[in-house]
Amino acid sequence: MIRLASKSLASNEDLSTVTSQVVNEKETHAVHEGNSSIIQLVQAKPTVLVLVLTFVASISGFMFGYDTGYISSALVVIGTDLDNKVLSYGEKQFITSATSLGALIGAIFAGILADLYGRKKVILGSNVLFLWGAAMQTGCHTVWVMIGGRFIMGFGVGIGSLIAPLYISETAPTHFRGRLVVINCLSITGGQLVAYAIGAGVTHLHNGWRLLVGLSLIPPAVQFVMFFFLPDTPRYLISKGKLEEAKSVLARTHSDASPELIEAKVQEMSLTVTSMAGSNPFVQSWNAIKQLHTVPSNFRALVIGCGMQGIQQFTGFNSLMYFSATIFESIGFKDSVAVSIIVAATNFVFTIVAFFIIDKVGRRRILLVGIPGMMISLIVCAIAFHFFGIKFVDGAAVVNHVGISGWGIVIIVSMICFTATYAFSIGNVPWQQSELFQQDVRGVGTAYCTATNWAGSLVISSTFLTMLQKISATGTFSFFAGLCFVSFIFIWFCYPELGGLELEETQQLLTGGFNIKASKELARRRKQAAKLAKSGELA
Ligand SMILES: O[C@H]1[C@H](O)[C@@H](O)[C@H](O)[C@@H](O)[C@H]1O
Repeated sequence: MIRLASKSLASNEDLSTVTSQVVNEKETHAVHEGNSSIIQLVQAKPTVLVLVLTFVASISGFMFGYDTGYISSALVVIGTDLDNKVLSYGEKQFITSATSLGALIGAIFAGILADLYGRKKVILGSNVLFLWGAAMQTGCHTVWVMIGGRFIMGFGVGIGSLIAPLYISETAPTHFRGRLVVINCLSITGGQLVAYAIGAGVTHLHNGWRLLVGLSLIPPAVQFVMFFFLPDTPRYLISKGKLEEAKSVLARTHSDASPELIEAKVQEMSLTVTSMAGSNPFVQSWNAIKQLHTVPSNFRALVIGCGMQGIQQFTGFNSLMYFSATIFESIGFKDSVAVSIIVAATNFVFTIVAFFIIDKVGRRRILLVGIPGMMISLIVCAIAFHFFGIKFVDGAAVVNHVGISGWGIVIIVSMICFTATYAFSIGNVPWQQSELFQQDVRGVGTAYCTATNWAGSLVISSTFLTMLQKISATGTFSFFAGLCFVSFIFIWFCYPELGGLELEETQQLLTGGFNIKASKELARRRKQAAKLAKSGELA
């Protein structure tokens, strides 16, 4: 029978020995005995149900992308439709950031609610908020109703941004977890691309912005209806003692898994998957928060998770997402909205690249290649801005020549390279955050990380234009390049390779240190075992 990893960690053995031992035992069993073992579950192919669950959950990602993406064009098209006057700069900023603020608050509560009431119910609740917020905006005639609608929609965005990757990673077979979570990221970047494209299309339509916003009613309605018929995750069900339901979901999400194997898996999960102790939801949440800060492995997970989300936002990508049209306009492009679609398209295409490499190459390696790529692109961009000769004054750009110069082209190319290297690395790895936390603190832990993401997004979107004015474009992009350098150091020392590990194993890895070396060794052995198992299957 399977020897459980958690048992082998009862003593204070050196982690690298332990992890190797766990791998050896499981793999030896799997490869040489060739019958039911955990490695079979690790490598199980996604069933049709897993794919359906992933795609339906990823609708949350699409809404995240669409709702953050449509606002830049909507603001241009709104004209005097609200309060019969042109929107002031402050009002525009307020309308834009209301969603980020709502998302920040929504993310904080989503984690706690997900642990208490289940992932499925919280997703259904987020749909109601999406519909409510979108309906308010579509029919509104005043600035304040628009802001209110964006704020309510923001709650839905924040909740969805946390629950979708959590739900996917808890239902996915281990070997495919990374890729399946990237499908949610693809939906985010795809949603942004679609919003940019439709936005460009409705620019000249009367009330076109209402159509743009109104379309966002469709995805949450579809997700609500479909989720009604889908199950909650096995890990959540086990934490609530619903073992039979959990077995049924596991059997339907892992191809060719025998009843004995499912039984063993449920037993293994039951050891680590527990609900937080406490007599009521508030005490339970408080206990989870305490555990997160006082148990060293949980705290390490928190440092990594929040660190990753912070790096994703503070290295400045969203400044391009929100303001690329403004930048391209200032360097001389006439159809700047169309040109900025290139940024959204690059982001989408390189997220597809991530989909293919994340489980094969590993999260750590793609970060260690992607971040230096971003840094070099930003340095080139900063140099190009210096020679281009541009000054941002009071939100407008003063250029000392007419038209696009060679340096203008260098700026665009470097921005595209920055986007590409961002998109296949830090653009999506932080969303693998659920794999860092053990079940009883997963909801609260991922809430911290997601809130860090939205806080970063809020800071960048509300300070970028001011930075251009105060410290120049060269200064701004050099600052982001400097942050890339610091991020590289952080990842080098603190981010272990988590690809191929069972969710329950990550905790053991983070016991006693960040264990970078052990994690790399474990990942290597896992790959080797997978190859062996495959060749055994073929023979
Ligand atoms: O992973 C996503 C993606 O990279 C989006 O393009 C970006 O706008 C979000 O802020 C980020 O969380």
